[in-house]
Amino acid sequence: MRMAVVRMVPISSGTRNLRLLLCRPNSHFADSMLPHPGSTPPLSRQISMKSQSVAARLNSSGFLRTQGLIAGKWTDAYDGKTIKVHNPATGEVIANVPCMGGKETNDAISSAYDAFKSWSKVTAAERSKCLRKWFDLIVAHKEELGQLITLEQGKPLKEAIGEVIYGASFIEFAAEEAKRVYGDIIPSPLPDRRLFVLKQPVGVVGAIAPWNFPLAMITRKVGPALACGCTVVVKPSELTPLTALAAADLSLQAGIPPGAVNVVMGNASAIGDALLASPEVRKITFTGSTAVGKKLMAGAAGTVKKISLELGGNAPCIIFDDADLDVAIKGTLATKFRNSGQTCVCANRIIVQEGIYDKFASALSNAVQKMQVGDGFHEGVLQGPLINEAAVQKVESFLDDATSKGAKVLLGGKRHSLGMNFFEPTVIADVNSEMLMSREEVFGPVAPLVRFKTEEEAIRIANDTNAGLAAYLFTTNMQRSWRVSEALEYGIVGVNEGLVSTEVAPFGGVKQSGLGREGSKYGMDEYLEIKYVCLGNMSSN
Ligand SMILES: NC(=O)c1ccc[n+]([C@@H]2O[C@H](COP(=O)([O-])OP(=O)(O)OC[C@H]3O[C@@H](n4cnc5c(N)ncnc54)[C@H](O)[C@@H]3O)[C@@H](O)[C@H]2O)c1
Ligand SMILES: O=CCCC(=O)O
Repeated sequence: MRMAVVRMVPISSGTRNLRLLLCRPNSHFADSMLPHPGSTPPLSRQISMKSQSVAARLNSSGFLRTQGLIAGKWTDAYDGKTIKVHNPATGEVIANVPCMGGKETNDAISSAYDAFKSWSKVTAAERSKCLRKWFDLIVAHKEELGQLITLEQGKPLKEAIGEVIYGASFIEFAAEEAKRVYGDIIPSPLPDRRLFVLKQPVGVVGAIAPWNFPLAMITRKVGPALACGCTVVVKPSELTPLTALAAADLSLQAGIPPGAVNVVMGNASAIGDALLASPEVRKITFTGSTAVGKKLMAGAAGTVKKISLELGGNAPCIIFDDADLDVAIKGTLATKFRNSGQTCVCANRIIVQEGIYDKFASALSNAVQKMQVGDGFHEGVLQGPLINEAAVQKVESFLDDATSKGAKVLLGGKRHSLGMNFFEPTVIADVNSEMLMSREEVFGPVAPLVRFKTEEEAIRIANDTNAGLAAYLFTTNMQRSWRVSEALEYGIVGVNEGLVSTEVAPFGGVKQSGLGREGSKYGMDEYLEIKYVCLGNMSSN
């Protein structure tokens, strides 16, 4: 069985074929990525050479941007310091990007603040057109952006291009919603007054993003922020800044004015502190770990900023005895192994009813065994590397903890023979709530199976966590679908479906998985303030 490639949104039929960027080769492009002349190398070297030649092509076509963006100008760190961006599949350095801090961030904030004065006054129709152009450019360059994602994040190329389309969809949706930021007229309780509600952009937004979706987690913030009239200072993850920089370049080409989108990266806490301290930043939108989210929430209190947090999950995936086995296996594979298990909505605990447990465990192991692991540029690969050595060590330690407490590895369970950050897709049985992998996100290709007897027990196990992002259930019983969906303490529930993310639906969690929603019409509200205007001295006739 092949895992579904994540491709949530069809490519717009209106996509225009826009010219390839032809910019000067980049000075910060790492020389080690250039293909070396010589005779035919061994297979492992060929895989590496494939990445190298992709990087070289991206560099010569101007997609490998390696400077920050402040006020529309490509900028180095003021002290010249850089950090390395690695390819997680090969360990090679792809590029050196600026190691920016507080000073660069303050300049980016000032530039966003200046740009806000004009961008917030641009008509919604005009903002919509710019966003639509940005969407078109991203889709037109889905191959290059997908290649960048595979290079710096590791996911298989097809899945990476799927992320580009998914990421672009948030901009397209925001372009459409820009025209529908309606206010209200409230019937007045007094005859000489008229009451109005206006929705206005919140101001400068600090948008901090993780490495697991280098494009989509940024466009999901920047699209609606710009649509509402806000301007942004984006901080991508230092592990994956290249996709963000290329997308920001396309935003300039789309006519989004200089200063409306700024990108800084480097010293995360210095950048975060500058964003939090600035009274000009009126909103922080963050996707990442719960630990960092809590710090930002506390820091935002100093200047009472609006804040949205998309934090970690611990998704239960409940398989009832009455589930359609094929549907349950397909859905579980899709939610568990997307991005090699590195998504916040990946199933973290697969809770299986005792009547179907053995059959499910064996069918899942058979399916997982067929998934090809390797460099994301290699045809047929469905599982790329984990992001870095720390991620591999985390998965190993969770497995050690589980097996020392009685869990049994049915498949995989160790580093992959490919080395680097590759890990074998793993199925592990007899997992219980005492084990680390039940309490925290594994964030890797490990499917832990937990056994249960009754519906009440399944709900209790599923809700026994501080997280509340996504949950899944597989059943053919309609009443049970509703009953259990209502009982699950989660922001998102997939019933007989493992891939639930789309730009048209609200994405977000409850409990310690966060605050606010992204995507959909609800995601727009995060970037708007409500103003009540009371018009007095009106005629009562
Ligand atoms: N709920 C969601 O929508 C969602 C989506 C994707 C990822 N995630 C979560 O993100 C985590 C994985 O991503 P990660 O490892 O990049 O998370 P992370 O919290 O380590 O980093 C996220 C971002 O925050 C930055 N950061 C770190 N410390 C900071 C500080 N003191 N001030 C300001 N910024 C700081 C990082 O540089 C990065 O850009 C997982 O827990 C995953 O579940 C959640
Ligand atoms: O990792 C979290 C985001 C994944 C998604 O948007 O489906």
